[in-house]
Amino acid sequence: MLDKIQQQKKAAGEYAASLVENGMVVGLGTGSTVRYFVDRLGERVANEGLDIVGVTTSNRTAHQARCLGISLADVDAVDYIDLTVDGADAVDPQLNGIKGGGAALLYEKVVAKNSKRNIWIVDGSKQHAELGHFPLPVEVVSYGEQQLCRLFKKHNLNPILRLDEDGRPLTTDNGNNIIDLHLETIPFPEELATWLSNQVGVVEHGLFLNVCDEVIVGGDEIQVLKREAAKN
Ligand SMILES: O=C[C@H](O)[C@H](O)[C@H](O)COP(=O)(O)O
Repeated sequence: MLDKIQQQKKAAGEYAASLVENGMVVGLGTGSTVRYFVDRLGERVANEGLDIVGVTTSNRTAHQARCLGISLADVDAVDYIDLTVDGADAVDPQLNGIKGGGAALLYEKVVAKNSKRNIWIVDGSKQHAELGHFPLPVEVVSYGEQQLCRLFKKHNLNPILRLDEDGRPLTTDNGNNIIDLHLETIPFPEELATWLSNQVGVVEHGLFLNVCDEVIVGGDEIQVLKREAAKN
């Protein structure tokens, strides 16, 4: 029996899977919500002969998709991605968000930037009036990461190097590490994003601004929030 949050994740994932059409190149995000989406896509491939090519954002998702018989292509082997479905850790009313709770932010951003349409699937707990509530992941090269931590501390960004279950610095699929910034709020996300991108040793950050076109919030009734509507 799934708890309420899992039910919402499943509902959002399955709804998003119903939007995928024959012939599409589909970006497959990462995380516990996307897992439901990919499961349902796998069912559609097996039962309906849905003909799609997936572009994955992590080794975990690639493994799941392969096990389900979903054909995959490298991001560089396709002209573009028709639709990417991904999760999010926090979403604000303008459909900006924080991603990378599962350490997949770099490949997720590459796939999102090469997608015609980006949909995020979330449970209700991910919606916030402002970003910052969820720690902001920053992917960094390991060489000099303590120097970056000191710099972030100096700027009151409350950095904590993310550790794996063995207490060692967590390594991303790309061989980097993650520093989480524990911020109460992010009043100026654009400025923070630009500042972070300008720091030597930062590979990517988890602020996804003006990326998402639609958010699907799972629940007894599915809510679909669209960027155009959010702008007005
Ligand atoms: O790095 C991980 C991704 O950004 C996930 O999409 C995000 O953390 C949401 O994951 P979940 O659906 O498990 O809450």
